[in-house]
Amino acid sequence: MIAVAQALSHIEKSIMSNTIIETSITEAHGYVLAQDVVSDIDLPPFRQSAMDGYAVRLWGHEEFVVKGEIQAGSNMEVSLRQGEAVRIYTGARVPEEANKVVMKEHVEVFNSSIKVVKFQEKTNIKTQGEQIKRGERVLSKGDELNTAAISFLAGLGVAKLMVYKKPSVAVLISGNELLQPGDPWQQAKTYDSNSYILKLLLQKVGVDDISFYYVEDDTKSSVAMVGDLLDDHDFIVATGGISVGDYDLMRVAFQANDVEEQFYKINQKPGKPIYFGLKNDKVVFGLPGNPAACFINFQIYVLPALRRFLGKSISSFKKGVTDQKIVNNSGKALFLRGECLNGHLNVFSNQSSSLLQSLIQANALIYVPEDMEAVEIGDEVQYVDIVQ
Ligand SMILES: Nc1nc2c(c(=O)[nH]1)N[C@H]1C(S)=C(S)[C@@H](COP(=O)(O)OP(=O)(O)OC[C@H]3O[C@@H](n4cnc5c(N)ncnc54)[C@H](O)[C@@H]3O)O[C@H]1N2
Ligand code: MOO
Repeated sequence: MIAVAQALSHIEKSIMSNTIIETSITEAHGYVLAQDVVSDIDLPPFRQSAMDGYAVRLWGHEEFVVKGEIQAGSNMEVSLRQGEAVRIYTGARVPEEANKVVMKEHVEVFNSSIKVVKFQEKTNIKTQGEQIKRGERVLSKGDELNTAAISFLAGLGVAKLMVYKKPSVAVLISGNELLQPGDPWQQAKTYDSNSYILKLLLQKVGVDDISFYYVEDDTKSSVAMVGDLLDDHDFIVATGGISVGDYDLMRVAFQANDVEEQFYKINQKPGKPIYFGLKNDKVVFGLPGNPAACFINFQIYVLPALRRFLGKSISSFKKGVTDQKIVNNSGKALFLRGECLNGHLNVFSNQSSSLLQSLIQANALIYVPEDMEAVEIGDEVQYVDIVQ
């Protein structure tokens, strides 16, 4: 049995994002860049009108003869002499000689001329390369491709990107006792909640290749199933069957498939039974079947592992002040469900490891190290934000 801090640092050291793939910008959302991106163009690529109105060359004139119009996207060359204007639209290329776009609201329109009726200071012309210049770095290796990043890159005409591969994840649910929601209730059976925990949290961290497998508590089928999953997936995240009962067969199945055990059991409550193993570059987690323990261990251990694989940074524990006295005479580290509001932590009363309900309102897991026997009201404690 190892300590929480050891387990976390072991995971961090043994997983990295080492597979780089090329992806099209249409598929790139949620990936992390494995390259710096440099702009091939100026943005805007030309002097651009910021308003609908009239491009003019102002030399103390108030009245202008209007020479046609320039729409957005039009490459029409218009040369403006003194006293001339051209009707122009937002986003259109401004003629070279023009030094101002007068908003249409600021002019009076006659048949073929206009009169400026309100003086405006602003030019309403975006200069070439105002946002970014050709050759400048737009984004760096390690940056996450969120919606704004993707749309900015699209605006620069970028079509392909080198990114860190996302893992293909197999979720393995074990237990003869399990029923699926919608199945008629049967005596002594248990509805499967953990596949929902795992599916939704995996999606939340940006994994989209998720497959679900169900296995009975039987050695032969568990060994064969794990063998198949190791062939086809980067991660196996199993739940249930990881404790010490005669029908807890996940560890046996991992061993039989030559997965190298990195640790088994962490000195913590809840979620002590947890397995972490590696087979070459394949990552294997065995999480406890008790739903809250499964949920909490996923947050504390599996999420950082996935973030490492994806090339994302791992968020460290935060610090807050507890509003309750906490007593810990278990000799184990505790992860307590609670709520963090403005840096103040309110620890919930029910902490049972089979109870998911107390996680519904929770946004923080308060960490009490194994050697901390008491935390007084107002003491500083560490916590982890819960991903919901
Ligand atoms: N002799 C000991 N027994 C147990 C120990 C121990 O140290 N010594 N540890 C306990 C702790 S702590 C936990 S946590 C559980 C973990 O058990 P397993 O991971 O082997 O899980 P199961 O036995 O398969 O199931 C436990 C519990 O959770 C329910 N379950 C399982 N899968 C699901 C699912 N997909 N959705 C909802 N609920 C699920 C299952 O029906 C059981 O009630 O071991 C203790 N035992
Ligand atoms: O690891 Mo268990 O979660 O305490 O029931």
